[in-house]
Amino acid sequence: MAGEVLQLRGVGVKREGATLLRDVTWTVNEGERWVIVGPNGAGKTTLLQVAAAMLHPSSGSVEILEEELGRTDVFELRPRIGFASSAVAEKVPAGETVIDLVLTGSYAILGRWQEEYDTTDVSRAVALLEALGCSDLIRRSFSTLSEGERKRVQIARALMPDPELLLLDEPAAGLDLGAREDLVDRLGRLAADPAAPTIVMVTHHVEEVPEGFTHALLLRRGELVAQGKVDEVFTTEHLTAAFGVPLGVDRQNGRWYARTVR
Ligand SMILES: Nc1ncnc2c1ncn2[C@@H]1O[C@H](COP(=O)(O)OP(=O)(O)OP(=O)(O)O)[C@@H](O)[C@H]1O
Repeated sequence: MAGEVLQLRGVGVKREGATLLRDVTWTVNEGERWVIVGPNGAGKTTLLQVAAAMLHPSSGSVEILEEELGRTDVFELRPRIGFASSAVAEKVPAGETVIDLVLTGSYAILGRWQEEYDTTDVSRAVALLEALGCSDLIRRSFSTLSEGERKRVQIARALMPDPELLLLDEPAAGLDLGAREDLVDRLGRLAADPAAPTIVMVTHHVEEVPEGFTHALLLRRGELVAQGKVDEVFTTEHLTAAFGVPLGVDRQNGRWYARTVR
């Protein structure tokens, strides 16, 4: 597949009288690595849910992997998308083992029932867990894992169906500094892999943007502040507008840093 992986035109989302997104027009092309950044309540998760075919917009049009939302079977579309978010993690059935959680990612379902998995599936799940440094967790119950371990297992699960689009909602949230740096490093390696899917990641912090991410979209109060190449978007002007505080921004060795300036 070549070309556009996501195409949103004039997308708005309203819930219970509140406007969560307003007039978002956004294109993601194959192979790009995007980060969505903005303050609390900006609409980042809402936008990612639209991109994951989990939420239908109130207005505008959405094409995901060349399928138009509203005219396609989302149950066929969702396994083509890897989606890791705390909203998914919260729904993991009690007692679900790590290996089963990753295997069920093949079908974008939660809770193993009567699906058949062959040895190729199991080998792939084990290889993904190994690549994310989780090989010792395979037989553990997901609910007993630390936050950092959960985040890495969720990414392995999201990669399980060999998705064309990988969506990560705040993958580093709640991690200590060492675990964050480990995860950012792994995501940087994934971003550098030409065989990896197109990636869109949500974060509050420019410090969590891995090396190799190519594009950024800034949101504030449901509206676009800026979008485009990451070094054109992460400017003092744009970040200050997005977060509503005067921010200085710096880049060192491919990573970004922001702080308030007075
Ligand atoms: N069902 C709903 N009804 C009304 N408002 C909602 C509903 N769901 C979400 N919101 C509001 O929409 C806004 C955007 O929420 P969203 O979770 O997309 O933001 P976010 O940028 O991901 O925030 P955070 O960084 O805090 O996770 C928030 O102000 C939230 O309170």
